[in-house]
Parts: sequence; C-alpha cells; structure tokens
Amino acid sequence: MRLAVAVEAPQHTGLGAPLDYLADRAWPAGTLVRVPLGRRTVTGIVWGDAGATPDAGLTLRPIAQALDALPPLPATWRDMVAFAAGYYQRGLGELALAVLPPELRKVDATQLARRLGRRRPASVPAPSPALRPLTPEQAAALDQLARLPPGPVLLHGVTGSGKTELYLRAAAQALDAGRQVLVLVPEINLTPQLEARFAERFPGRRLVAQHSGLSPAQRLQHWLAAHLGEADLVLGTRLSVFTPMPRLGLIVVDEEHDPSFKQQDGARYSARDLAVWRSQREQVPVILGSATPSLESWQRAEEGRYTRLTLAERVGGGALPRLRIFDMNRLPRDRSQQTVLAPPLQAAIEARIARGEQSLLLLNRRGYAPVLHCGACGWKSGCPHCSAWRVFHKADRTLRCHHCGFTERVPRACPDCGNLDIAPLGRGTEKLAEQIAALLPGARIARIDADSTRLKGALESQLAAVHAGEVDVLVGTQMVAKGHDFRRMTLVAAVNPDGALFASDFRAPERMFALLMQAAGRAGRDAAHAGEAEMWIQTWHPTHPLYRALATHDFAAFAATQLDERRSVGLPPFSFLALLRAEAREAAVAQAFLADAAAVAAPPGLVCYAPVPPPVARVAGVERMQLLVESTSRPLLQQWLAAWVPQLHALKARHKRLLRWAVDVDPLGL
Ligand SMILES: Nc1ncnc2c1ncn2[C@@H]1O[C@H](COP(=O)(O)OP(=O)(O)OP(=O)(O)O)[C@@H](O)[C@H]1O
Ligand SMILES: [Zn+2]
Repeated sequence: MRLAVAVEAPQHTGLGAPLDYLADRAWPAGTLVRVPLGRRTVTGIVWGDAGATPDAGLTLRPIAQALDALPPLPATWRDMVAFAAGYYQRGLGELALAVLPPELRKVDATQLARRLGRRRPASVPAPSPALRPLTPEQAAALDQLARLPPGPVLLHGVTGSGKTELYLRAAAQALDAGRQVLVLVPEINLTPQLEARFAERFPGRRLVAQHSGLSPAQRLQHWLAAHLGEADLVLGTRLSVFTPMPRLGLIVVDEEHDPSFKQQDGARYSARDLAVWRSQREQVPVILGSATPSLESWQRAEEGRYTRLTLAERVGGGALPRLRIFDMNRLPRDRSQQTVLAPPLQAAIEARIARGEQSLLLLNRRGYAPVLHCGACGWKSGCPHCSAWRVFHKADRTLRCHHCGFTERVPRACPDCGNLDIAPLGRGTEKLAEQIAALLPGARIARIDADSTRLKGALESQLAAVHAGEVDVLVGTQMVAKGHDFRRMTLVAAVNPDGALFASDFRAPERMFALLMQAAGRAGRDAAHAGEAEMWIQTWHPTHPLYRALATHDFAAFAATQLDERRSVGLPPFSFLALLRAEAREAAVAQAFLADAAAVAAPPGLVCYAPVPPPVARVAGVERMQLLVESTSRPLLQQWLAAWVPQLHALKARHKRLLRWAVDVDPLGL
C-alpha cells in the first residue's frame, strides 16, 4: 500500500506537499516514520493515504521504519500545521518538521524507545498554597470568564493589576477539570519568574518549559511529556504553540502585543494568531493578556469579535506612576554644559537612593556609542558588509556590527587619515551607566542588556540582585522594561525616547507607547511606595500627543487615535499585508526579480507596490529589496498568494543570480 508522508524538503525544491511511499502496514496518519529521501534517510510524518493514481513511471520507495512507540500526532495538530503552512506560504513538510523538537528528527526507533523509557512517573497534585482573596475586579473578571461564550478573550489589565493571578485561577480550573494548560510568553528572560509562580501555585503538578534556551535533550523530554499527556502545564515562547497536548483545556498568551510572537525567518508565523486559531479548532478558551494590546486585537474587541475584560486598577490600591515630562529645550544650549540627566530628574533619583528605593533608566540601545567618528576627516565606523554603523563597545574595546556580527578591535587612530582623536557619537547603555556612575558617586549601578547577559545564568543573577535590593539604579534596554515585578522601584525614566516619534515604520508609535507603558509599570508596584512613583520622559517634543496619552495612562484614547489614522490611510488592521523579500549580491538582481513578480497581474482589490529597499538594505554583503502587497480582504490576499507563490518558484529559475526570496504574511516591520 501507499502512504503520503510529509518530509522536510527545502522550499526551493518546490516539494511542498507530502511524498508517496510504499508501506507494509496502514500506519495511521500522524505516525513518525524514517524514509529515504535522495541519498539520506530522514524523519517524516504519515499524512494520510496517497493519491488514487500512482504517477506512471515513478518507482516508489518503501518506508524504512515506523517510530510507532510514539502515539501519532493528533488530527488537531496536523490541521494546525496544514493551516499554518497554507496561510504563511511554506511547504507543509518543511513546517511540520521544523516545529518538532530537533532531537526528535534525528532518532530512530531504538533511540526513541530508550528516550521513552527514561520518562518520569506521572505527577501527583499536592494541595495548593493558601490563596489570597481576589480583588473585586479580578473576581468579576474570573466570574465572567467562566460564563463567556466560546471565543477569544482580550484581557486588558493595567500593569500590576493582577493579570497573572487571573491566569493562575483560570489554569487551576482547567487543571481541576483534568485538562492541560498552555501558556505562551514573549521572551525567555520572562519565563523563569512566571515559571516559578506557576510551580509554586501548583505543587506536584508537572510543568514543562519549551524555549530555545533548553538543551536538545531537555526540549525533547518536555515535548514528549506534553504530547503523552503527562505534563499538566506547558510554558514557553512562540515555538510552543505547536506543542501537541491531548488534554488541552486552556491557552494563555501573556503580553499578547509583543513582537517576539512573530517568527522572523523560515515560516514567519504569528504564535499569537495561531493560538487563536488553535483555540477555535480545539474548542478551548484562549486568553490574550496585555496592558497595551496590539491594535489588531484591540480592533477585534471593538468589533465584538473578541470579548474584552478589563482590570483598570492596580492590586492593593497602588497608583500608576505620575508622568513627569522634562522639556530638554530648557537645558542650556551650550553642549558642554548639558548632562545626561536633567537636574530635576537627577535630584529625584538621589532622593530615592536616600530613601532606599530603586530607579530604572531605560535606553533602548546597547553598546557604548552607536558610532565612532573622526572629527578631522569625517570617517565613521561603518560596517564594510552592511549599510549600518558598527557600534562601539567599550568594555572589550570592539566595534561590532549588530546586523552581521562583524567585530574588530577599535582602531587606535582614524583608519582614513591617522588622526588620533576619534570619538564616540551618541550614547548606548554602556556609556549611560558610566555617566550615571560619575553623576551619582557611591550609588550602586547595574546594567542589564543583551551584552551583560550573554553568559548562561547571568540574567538570573543580575535580576536577583535587583530584587534583593543590592542595586540603586538599574540601566537597561527593553529587556528589563516588561513583566518584572520589581517591588522597590519607584522611578522609571526614558532618557531619550524621541527617536520612535519620527520613525518610518507605521507601527513605531504603537511599539513605543507599549514600551513606555510597560516601563512605567515597573514603578510603584508596591502600594506602600506607590504614592511617590514617577515616570520621567526627557524629550525635545514635550507636547507630542503620544506623551500626552501616556500622561493619563489612557491606552484606549491612544488606540483610538492610532486606529483612526490607520483607517484613513488603509493600514492594518484595516488592510492585510504581505511582503515579498528578495536577496542578491547586487540590488539590481533583487529588483529585477521583484519587478517581474509584480508584473503578474493582480486582481482588483489588491495592490502590488513598487520594489523598495528595507531600512537596512545591505546585510553581510547581501542586498535586500522588498515588495509590498496590500488588500482590504484577507481571503482575497490569501487566494492571490496561493496562486502567486508557485509562479515565484518558476520565476526564480529565470533569475539565476537571485540568492533567496521569501514571503512574509502579516509582516510586523516594513
Ligand atoms: N488578589 C491579590 N491579592 C494580593 N496581591 C495580589 C493579588 N493579585 C495579584 N497580586 C500581586 O500583585 C502584584 C501584581 O500582580 P501581577 O503580577 O499578577 O500583575 P500583572 O497585571 O500581571 O502585571 P504586569 O502586566 O505588570 O506584569 C504581584 O506581586 C501579585 O503577587
Ligand atoms: Zn555588518
């Protein structure tokens, strides 16, 4: 008999669909098998019976081995994979295998049997710790959750309003009903704290994590525990949306607005959107939680397609921090007299240090300075491989490209003219920490960003020091702005946030507002000190509407203005986008491919724009171009992409010097 098997065939082969193999048994769909592919033996997934008529003249090869010790991947899982492959325009086999633990794709039947033998015994739930009573708002929201009709719930709760407590209560109900719970979180640096809260609440229950920081063996063990129904809770980053869970009873997406839910290479799926799809397919509730929901989700709630639950108050009567906007135009014009902190902000921080409270300085740019500059000849530290500057890192005296990674020692003199006096321009977190140390002698200053946390365990120990009160002033990037429950923090300052006000990306204001709201949310979480909590903004544009909305903590008003703007110019969520990206050694090659692609006649209701370079056009010696497709109808865009993408495979053959192309459906950045 013949069976269709999904195998990982690279996209350029055009072999997206499952391939036919001979089988001696009717392995059920979802069974993992080892099959020959070219000269290799690879792992595949039985997708169903093969087509009715075998291709004439094609000799089918037999399935080498079935890994049938593993229960087949369920129909719900296969449906989600098939949907995602179709929606995001990738090969079915490619996506199906890419979302399995890498280790599972390597093992044969014997090795798998050994892994399965190493499983831990099932969990025995112990009594939960005594619970604090819910606030009236939380209680009302929980009550509503239980009585809602099926469909996504958008939980809009201000920072510190106790959203996590609601997730825990909803999870408890699902667990008590014998179901499994899936919790998606944006970044792995937020998982430890949340994991600890879940573990503490559900002693004896088996909780497994799924993220890229695990060893391959751990990831497989955790995945197996979920798939076999032994794990009660799965907590993970975007990739865990694909974890098969036979008893799934609830999905939670925490910080649903976070861009990291969108995969940025390969199959560019949105884990948040797939979580909503999965909840519908599996008929389980999904809670999307955020203090600053994505405008997509917000608009769906406005239209009544999502149910909105609101937590408007902080737990324990804590107030949201008061916004202090400092107009930088008031500082002396003479540059030599300007300091990094406006004097009143510095005084506010000093007052907090004296009271034993903490301050957070947010600067979303790591390194010492974004560029080195020679005053004599104008040389700047460009990257030879990218259209970007190389960032000066003072700690190890390197120039590093944050796009391609190219790193060199800082030159002693200007490479062009020999001038010895080359100077850093602008400021990153490293320099900010250094300047703060000079301004606040004796203060204990810590810096947390992607550089300071490179080593395993570094982030945990740095955060622990903050929680333990061993730090007076924390300097950090967006990494520390969200999710953390810092109890002693009463001041947050954005040192120089103006950049995003004038960025070309239409989502920049939304991102910036979310980041500042999240950052503000780190201050005053302990009601005892909340009265003095402040959020400072140093800006040259003090009357900008974005800062005005921030001052009143009015997300709804901000969302309404943004949505009006988007509606009037036809941007998402009022239109649907796809980007076709192309890469080549020369821009003209990528451009020619995109021009041919755009020439395929688009139906009415769909617009193909002219090819343009992205903001950073050249990365690692490769030129990139992109073409935007826009439609007011999602089905129309989907239909067109399904017809267009196969033509692009053919078109590629005519553009031999094109390196790569890919389609990004619902792109986050343009
Ligand atoms: N009902 C309650 N009674 C007492 N304390 C509570 C209650 N609910 C939550 N808390 C505490 O209030 C703090 C804030 O709650 P939580 O972290 O759940 O808020 P959040 O809305 O998830 O915050 P953020 O969006 O800022 O991450 C936590 O320290 C939590 O333990
Ligand atoms: Zn580079």
